[in-house]
Amino acid sequence: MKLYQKYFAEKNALKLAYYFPQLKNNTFLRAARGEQTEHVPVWCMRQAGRYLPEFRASREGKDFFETCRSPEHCCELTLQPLRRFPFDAAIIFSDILVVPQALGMEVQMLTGKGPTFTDPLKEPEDLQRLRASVDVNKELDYVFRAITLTRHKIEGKVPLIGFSGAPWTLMSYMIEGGGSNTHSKAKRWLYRHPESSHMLLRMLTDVIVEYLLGQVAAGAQALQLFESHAGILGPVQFKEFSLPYLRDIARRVKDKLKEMDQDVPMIVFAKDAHYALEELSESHYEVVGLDWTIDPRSARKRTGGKVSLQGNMDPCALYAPKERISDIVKKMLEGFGSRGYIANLGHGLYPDMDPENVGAFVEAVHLHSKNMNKQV
Ligand SMILES: Cc1c2[nH]c(c1CCC(=O)O)Cc1[nH]c(c(CCC(=O)O)c1C)Cc1[nH]c(c(CCC(=O)O)c1C)Cc1[nH]c(c(C)c1CCC(=O)O)C2
Repeated sequence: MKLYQKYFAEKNALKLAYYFPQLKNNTFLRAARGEQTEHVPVWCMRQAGRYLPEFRASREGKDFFETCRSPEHCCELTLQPLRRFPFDAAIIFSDILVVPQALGMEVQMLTGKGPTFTDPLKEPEDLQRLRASVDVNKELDYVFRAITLTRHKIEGKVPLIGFSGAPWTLMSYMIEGGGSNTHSKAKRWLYRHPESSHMLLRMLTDVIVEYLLGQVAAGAQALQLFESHAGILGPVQFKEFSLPYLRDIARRVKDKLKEMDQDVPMIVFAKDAHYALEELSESHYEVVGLDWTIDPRSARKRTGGKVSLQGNMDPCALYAPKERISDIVKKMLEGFGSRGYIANLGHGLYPDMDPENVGAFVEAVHLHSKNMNKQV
């Protein structure tokens, strides 16, 4: 057991605080808790990614999941965007599909095709192929080591976010075997095999809870759940197959962290689940992440101050000239207000985006939010 994990297990909050370098910029954590900050904190989904030439150079010729298994590489890729831009948070370089791998499935990242499962789940009997009990500390130890290393190397500059895919999104990958427009194979399970679907979602939930707690024990200072395939579900199926598991994860992680005297904000990002905004704001998450299809003012109204909000500029707005990006950011900030708000994109950065425009986005968030704060 590593020193930090020992202190964590002993619930020794005082020693825990001294183990890692002291945090210098806590605007992201304060905004997550709904506090007023001097500027609105900002980070980008997929900020460690192919739009950066140094990322492409580091990844060149290396297998994607091999890279995920190397703590040194993950640490380097996580830190790269921070060397260029004054982001207020870092997200650990990894992938949501490490969880299906921990359950015993084989996944490869194929160039031009994306994630590809060798042998996807086809029928409920295939659930027997999955590990009935997963030793998360063994199977996902490489992620924990990457987090601990990065938390040291980041030198307290900004907080480090850990993450997991949410159960439905992982289930859909495990059945589709890769990307899909219709998700019809996975949705077929929901209509045809609801009990087996719930069984799989419960298995995933149990592993995700352990995985997130392990990430905090390794040094993660916030956690984000990615329900990237929420939009393919309608409100009825979301309520049955996604929301209860999202709630269960937050409640179980929080109960455990409370025992440890740990306060780690949790973010839920359910892409295209505009129909469930009210429910998501009552799901035990401090922050609800939004895609760009939701109007900031209406999101504030519908969540009624119960949560902080994160998002939601259309990533494609980064193709606009810099002055236009600045105007778009200003309007977005006016819509959300500067309190209890974390600026981000409504989804991840694309590989062909210009790093300079990412820099313009970050700068505009800081500049306009500081000006807004001066006026009140
Ligand atoms: C659905 C999903 C995946 N992975 C993830 C999601 C949820 C977020 C979302 O909705 O996009 C989450 C993820 N994937 C990655 C991160 C790292 C942190 C960060 O955001 O910077 C995070 C948080 C790295 C990655 N994960 C991946 C890349 C690009 C491939 C590479 O680096 O070689 C990165 C930087 C690969 C990946 N991994 C996945 C896909 C669909 C792809 C794209 C495949 C392609 O475009 O070729 C599965």
